[in-house]
Amino acid sequence: MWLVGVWCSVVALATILVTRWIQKWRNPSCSNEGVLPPGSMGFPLIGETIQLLIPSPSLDLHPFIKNRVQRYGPIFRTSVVGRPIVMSTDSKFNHYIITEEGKSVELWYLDTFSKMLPIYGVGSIQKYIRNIALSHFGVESIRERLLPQVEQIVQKTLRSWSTQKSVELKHATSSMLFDFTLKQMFGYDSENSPEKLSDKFANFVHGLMSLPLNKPGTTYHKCLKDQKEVLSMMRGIVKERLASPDKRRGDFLDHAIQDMKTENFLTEDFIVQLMFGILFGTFEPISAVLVLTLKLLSDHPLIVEELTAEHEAILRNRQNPNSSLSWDEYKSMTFTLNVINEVLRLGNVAPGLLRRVTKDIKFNGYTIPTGWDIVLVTPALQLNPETFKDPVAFNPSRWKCLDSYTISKNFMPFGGGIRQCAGADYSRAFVATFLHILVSKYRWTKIKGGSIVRKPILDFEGGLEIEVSEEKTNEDIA
Ligand code: HEM
Repeated sequence: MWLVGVWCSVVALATILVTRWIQKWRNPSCSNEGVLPPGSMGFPLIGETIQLLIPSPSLDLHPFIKNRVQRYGPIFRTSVVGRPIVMSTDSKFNHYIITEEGKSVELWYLDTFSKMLPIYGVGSIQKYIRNIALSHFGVESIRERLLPQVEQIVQKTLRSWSTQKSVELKHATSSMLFDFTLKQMFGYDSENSPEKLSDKFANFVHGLMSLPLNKPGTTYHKCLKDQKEVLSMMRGIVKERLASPDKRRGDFLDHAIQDMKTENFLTEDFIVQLMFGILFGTFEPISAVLVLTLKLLSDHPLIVEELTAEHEAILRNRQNPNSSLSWDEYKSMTFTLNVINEVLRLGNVAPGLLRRVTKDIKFNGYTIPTGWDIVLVTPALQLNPETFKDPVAFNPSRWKCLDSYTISKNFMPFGGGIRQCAGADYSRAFVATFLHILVSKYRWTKIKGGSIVRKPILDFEGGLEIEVSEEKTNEDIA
């Protein structure tokens, strides 16, 4: 009998503890008697992760954010993957947080990302990463070196696509970007490589958003395995270079090896991770932008006409019809750059900027405690109907009327402040060059796919297949 009594007491105690724990979870306390932004913490441990991951078939703001902004206002609290988070769609707050980098906030990435891309979390080394990325992919390099090389790879890629019955764009553009980026970094020669490493890298990227369950047969397990193989190939190249200091090519890898003499943190392993991280930054977002561009263009033939006219005029105005794309020609692509801005605005390839609070933040009567995370929901500003009329419509011409102040306050596809993307100019130049060759030399039609899905990262259900047909000649254009 006494055993039943003890058992009942244990159950009662456990119930009280669990109830208290759930209550504490749902109503987290705030230091210094501050008030947390309104919101809901969802279920213990998983929080509201499942609601955030529910796919939405639209370019519009994900319903998770929309519903909460309606219920709680522009700054609200939630919990995702076990972390207490404040999400903000408030322009003033977002700009304030961007300027607080290194003071009351620091960069934060989801645990899966930080584990797999360790260089992205290291604050003090940020300056170095930024500088080396800018010196190889910044404006000077684009103007002096990269533009004709991008033109060449795009020409080669499109020629090859035109010999195929159909091309799955996400896969094909990712593969082009992988090969090109690694060629820039250390002279990677995809044609003579025994394996199609870009496929392994694509599996790795796909696995990043899967459940982090490292068991044979899971997507995550495959993701880790593929990452290992790509890293191992890169490690082999770094070792080879280190072993032959007399052979120098002046590329990204040589630059990093040279810097090992002055920067203590630059180890062999760090260089491998650095190249891997930059490859990731290039591969995924630019290919997503390219796919979305072609999807939107194939739905808007009049915009293709205007785009084609701009590029054919560039070719007609050329003194030597066979010369390659020049910097001035690139800079003259006003409409193309508006198309790219519009795709970046709608695509929201980076669904938010993530920061961790290192010192309590007070804003509009709310306190965000140390240790909490903040997501600056930049897509909310880019899809705000007060700034961008009919915000989900694809309308590149709207950029003709937007002033630079409105743009700087509401359009942040590449982030802002000291962490602004080091590859922004390169990404724009790559997409513009791709469009230049595509519309002036080829015809293409969508075969199938292209259904948009936000999870909340942009994806295309079933991919997007196109058919690319034969090159237009200079006579066709004249
Ligand atoms: C469409 C293409 C791209 C998009 C939308 C994009 C977006 C972003 C965003 C939003 C950030 C800021 C992250 C934050 O503040 O938390 C960022 C940072 C960064 N991006 Fe990109 N990116 C793109 C392409 C690239 C490319 C091609 C490169 C390399 C060549 C690159 C290299 C970097 C680096 C190094 C940083 C970190 C900068 C720092 O912390 O100082 N990105 N990117």
